[in-house]
Amino acid sequence: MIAVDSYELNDGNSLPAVGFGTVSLRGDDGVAVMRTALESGYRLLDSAVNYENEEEVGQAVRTSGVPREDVLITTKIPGRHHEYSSAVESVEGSLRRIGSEYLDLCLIHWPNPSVGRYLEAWRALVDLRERGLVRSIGVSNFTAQHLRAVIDDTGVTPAVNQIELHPYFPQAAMREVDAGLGIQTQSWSPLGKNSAPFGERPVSEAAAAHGATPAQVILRWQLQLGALPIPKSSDARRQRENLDVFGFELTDAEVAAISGLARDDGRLFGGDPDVHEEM
Ligand SMILES: NC(=O)C1=CN([C@@H]2O[C@H](COP(=O)(O)OP(=O)(O)OC[C@H]3O[C@@H](n4cnc5c(N)ncnc54)[C@H](OP(=O)(O)O)[C@@H]3O)[C@@H](O)[C@H]2O)C=CC1
Ligand SMILES: O=C(O)C(=O)[C@@H](O)[C@H](O)C(=O)CO
Repeated sequence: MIAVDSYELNDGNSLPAVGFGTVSLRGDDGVAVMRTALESGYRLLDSAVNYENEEEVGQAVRTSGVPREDVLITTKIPGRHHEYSSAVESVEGSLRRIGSEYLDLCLIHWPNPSVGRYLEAWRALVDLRERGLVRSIGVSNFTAQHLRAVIDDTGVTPAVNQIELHPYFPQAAMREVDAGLGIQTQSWSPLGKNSAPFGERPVSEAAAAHGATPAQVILRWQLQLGALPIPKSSDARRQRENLDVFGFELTDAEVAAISGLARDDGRLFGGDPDVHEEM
């Protein structure tokens, strides 16, 4: 089994360097895929209320043979539950569906500025952490302005900001904002989902130089940027490949060349958190 590095958060808890994305993994097949991920060595499963697979996450952990306390489970509060009591109920519902007494990490999924109630969801998360129902609290798809608003309102800094981050969209400015505030950046769609830049020259050249696959190079690049990726794969071999990224190091020039693949229109589906809404 592959041993995965871990990173300390601003609340003293830790996150594995590479987690496992679970979007679209549902039903018995979804449970089986998550279980192979746990057998391969993943110790972080990234779910969300909107993925409609929290039962499957709980079942995968319970049937994996890995003790619950050795696995971290992330879920996310959707936009329709930002009102304070609705956010509390959302987390309580997640706990029931997962079948756990606590969440390791809970994020506000999107800021949904048109709803204008993400501050209430954040206050709820602060209180849920006090009650011991959530160990670490964070946000997803937050910009500098959203981060400042929640910190100014509560004095509590999110532990994590999970944002879109891949070679076509390396998020240099947001990484700097997160780092400046002591927030750990986590990368969603770290491989670029269905538009993986595996054939791009900086990626293929680094892969050849290090005897690695293009996916491993991209995930290693993420780590060297200080961002923690959560790749998803339904295939056991690719799951192991994506976890096996601790045996080589990219040069500064290789990191810079991959970052140079950034495009102005690099977002996967136009998910600009200032305007994109997900309920
Ligand atoms: N907070 C947010 O708003 C968001 C969070 N997320 C989270 O991020 C996770 C990861 O993002 P996701 O969108 O799934 O995309 P990824 O960037 O993880 O890419 C997944 C795709 O890449 C393929 N793939 C995986 N590994 C390899 C490999 N080694 N070689 C070749 N192809 C590979 C997979 O195919 P196959 O399965 O066949 O291997 C799948 O088609 C999600 O599952 C979810 O948990 C995602 C979007 C938004
Ligand atoms: O997967 C997630 O966490 C999402 O937020 C997705 O809904 C993502 O935004 C997407 O795939 C939209 O097409």
